[in-house]
Amino acid sequence: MASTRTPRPTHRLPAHGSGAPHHHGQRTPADPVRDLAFDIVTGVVEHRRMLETTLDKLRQGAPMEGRDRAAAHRLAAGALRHRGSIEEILKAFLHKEPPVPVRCALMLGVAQLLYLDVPPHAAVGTVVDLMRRRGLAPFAGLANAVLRRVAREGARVRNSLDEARLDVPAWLWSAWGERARPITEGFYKEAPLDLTLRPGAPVPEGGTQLPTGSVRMTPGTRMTEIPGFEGGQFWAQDAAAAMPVRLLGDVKGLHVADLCAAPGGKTAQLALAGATVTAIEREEGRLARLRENLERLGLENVAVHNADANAWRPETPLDAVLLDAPCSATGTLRRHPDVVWTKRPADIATLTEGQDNLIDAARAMLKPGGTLLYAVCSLQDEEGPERVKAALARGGWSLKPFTVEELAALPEARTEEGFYRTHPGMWADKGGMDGFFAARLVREG
Ligand SMILES: C[S@@+](CC[C@H](N)C(=O)[O-])C[C@H]1O[C@@H](n2cnc3c(N)ncnc32)[C@H](O)[C@@H]1O
Repeated sequence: MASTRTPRPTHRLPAHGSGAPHHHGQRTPADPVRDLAFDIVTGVVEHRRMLETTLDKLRQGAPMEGRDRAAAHRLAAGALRHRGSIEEILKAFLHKEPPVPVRCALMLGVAQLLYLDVPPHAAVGTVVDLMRRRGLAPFAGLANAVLRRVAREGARVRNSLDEARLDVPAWLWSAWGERARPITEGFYKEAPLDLTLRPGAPVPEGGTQLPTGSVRMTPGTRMTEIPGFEGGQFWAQDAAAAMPVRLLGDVKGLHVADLCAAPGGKTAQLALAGATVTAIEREEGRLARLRENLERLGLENVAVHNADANAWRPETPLDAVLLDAPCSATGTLRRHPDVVWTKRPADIATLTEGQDNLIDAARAMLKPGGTLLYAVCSLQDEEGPERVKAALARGGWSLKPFTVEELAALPEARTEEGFYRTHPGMWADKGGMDGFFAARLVREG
């Protein structure tokens, strides 16, 4: 089965460790990039710990150069995107299953050899050194032998695999149905940086305007380095994520609550479209980011509340509510390749219960005839269409389908029912997009 190769790296991995002098008692050169990549991968594989959690921990500890962090992220992401195939390739060269940390180190080796263009001597040597540093010295000889064989024969094994089928867990593959293969092809690609510009702001140099209005920068672009960042000319928001607020239509002068607001991309869109916005966010840490973003964008007129949206109620009933509900986030798998391995089917059941509760809370905030825009960055039907159908079945809502005209810039995202549904396989020729779902409900009675 033909597969999409990982594109050429944007941040090249150093071929060796940092070259720092050997400290007393330290037998191998320091290599913070591989150490961090190893922590990320073992976190995901051994503990189902999210990639961001490992990075957050690091932020609290020793500072690390941005470039090293980006390289570590790229290496770990390469291993996680191709995890199923890499494990299958390793099976061909291992007689018995090694301990999990050894398997993780070997995964980094195979990722470098077969997916990230690292020269064989560096790929093998850096992993052997890593193992010595990380208490896995007894397995260093095995790693050396296995990875040398992978360097010689791994491509042949790789070519015999249906990689897409292996690189997402079976429960997700079957849940995605006929979209599974295109989604996985999208998963292999590094996501670009998409910007939403404030009205009238110029398109930054190097940016491409997309049919929906978002501006796309090449993968690896750092937003903070683009001129205009400090002046609040734009913010990061995937093209697919920028659509739901636009699908609320003209919100000028309307009272709108954004119930799950941080980091604030959608709050900013609402405020700049002229709505009177109340932003609700439960997590204090995330609230701080929301405030920071609103300040950078000069949107001081947004009312921000640290509250649980299940309990918060407006003083007077609202014209519209935006509910960008907490979800499995499987639609963001290009940016968060750990998500397919850290989520389990049982998580979906817990999340859908929360989504139903928030939809009911939103109804209590709206005036009769008021609009709920429900959105999730999930690819799972249970969190999207099924939540909307369940709300309609509970009563008190009618569906207001998105029209062909409203989705003229992205017609492929309109479903038969008038829902908005994107996935990472869409716009393959333009660099893909996140998976998103949105629907519009109107409060009856
Ligand atoms: C999907 S993110 C929202 C992204 C945001 N709308 C944007 O476009 O930038 C969900 C947010 O909802 C917050 N959240 C989750 N449950 C909540 C609740 N019951 N009340 C308020 N905020 C909640 C989470 O802390 C998280 O920041």
